[in-house]
Amino acid sequence: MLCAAVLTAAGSGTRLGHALPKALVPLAGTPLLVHAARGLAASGVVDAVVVTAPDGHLEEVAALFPGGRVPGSDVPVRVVVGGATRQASVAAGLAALDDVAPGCEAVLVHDAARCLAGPELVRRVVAALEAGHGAVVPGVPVTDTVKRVVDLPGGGARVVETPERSTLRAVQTPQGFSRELLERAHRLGAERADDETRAVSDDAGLVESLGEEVLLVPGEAAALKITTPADLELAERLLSRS
Ligand SMILES: Nc1ccn([C@@H]2O[C@H](COP(=O)(O)OP(=O)(O)OP(=O)(O)O)[C@@H](O)[C@H]2O)c(=O)n1
Ligand SMILES: C[C@](O)(CO)[C@H](O)COP(=O)(O)O
Repeated sequence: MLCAAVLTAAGSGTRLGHALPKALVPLAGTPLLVHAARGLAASGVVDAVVVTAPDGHLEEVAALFPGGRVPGSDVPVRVVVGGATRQASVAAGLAALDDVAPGCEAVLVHDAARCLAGPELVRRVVAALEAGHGAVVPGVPVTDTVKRVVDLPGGGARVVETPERSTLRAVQTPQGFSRELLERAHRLGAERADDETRAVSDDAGLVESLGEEVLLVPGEAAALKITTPADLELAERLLSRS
């Protein structure tokens, strides 16, 4: 089964507050995006990668992949400009799949922000696709008690519900899909893609809205998302221990 990955890297990283777009921020001297691409390539089950670059940074991002390959591998890379939301960026990546992996049947969607996701996690997701599942997300149990709330007009919020914690999972990337299903989900959800208030925060959400089944497989602590400076410090520590 030919499998390509869309690696989202077009975000600005507002919450990280760095001068560079988040995917270009160095972790132990190497941009987050390159760590993430290496993790995909090291799995041995990803045949090609499409990277979504921040607008205005196309050439800078392409230069991170000399010869159009993930460094240290033969995996080809195509770089495209991302969109205004993550959903729009993934759609832009999907539109370029045939440039680098014509006829691929399976697609992973991965965040450069989850730069330390390991090869075993990638293989676990792809194995579930090979076993016939159309949509696969990795997830980890939630340790906090989570409340559903509604905002109050004067500020603050009112608790509406406490979902049973054992039924909750915090989901990660890479998420895996049959290409046909993911492209259909993005086509049908396209009118939300450019509106940050309506765009979905993950691709499985679009597939769920079609009423299709999404399989959950175990995630891993290393696949944390770099969102704030504290996450970056944690990732530095994790990397120095590995
Ligand atoms: N328009 C966008 C927004 C996000 N992303 C990517 O989606 C992933 C998850 O997004 P997030 O962690 O929220 O990144 P940012 O949007 O950059 O962060 P912030 O919300 O703090 O600005 C990241 O790899 C990011 O580069 C993208 O490709 N295109
Ligand atoms: C796709 C994702 O990483 C799964 O947890 C997450 O939803 C991305 O969300 P963000 O708001 O774009 O960081």
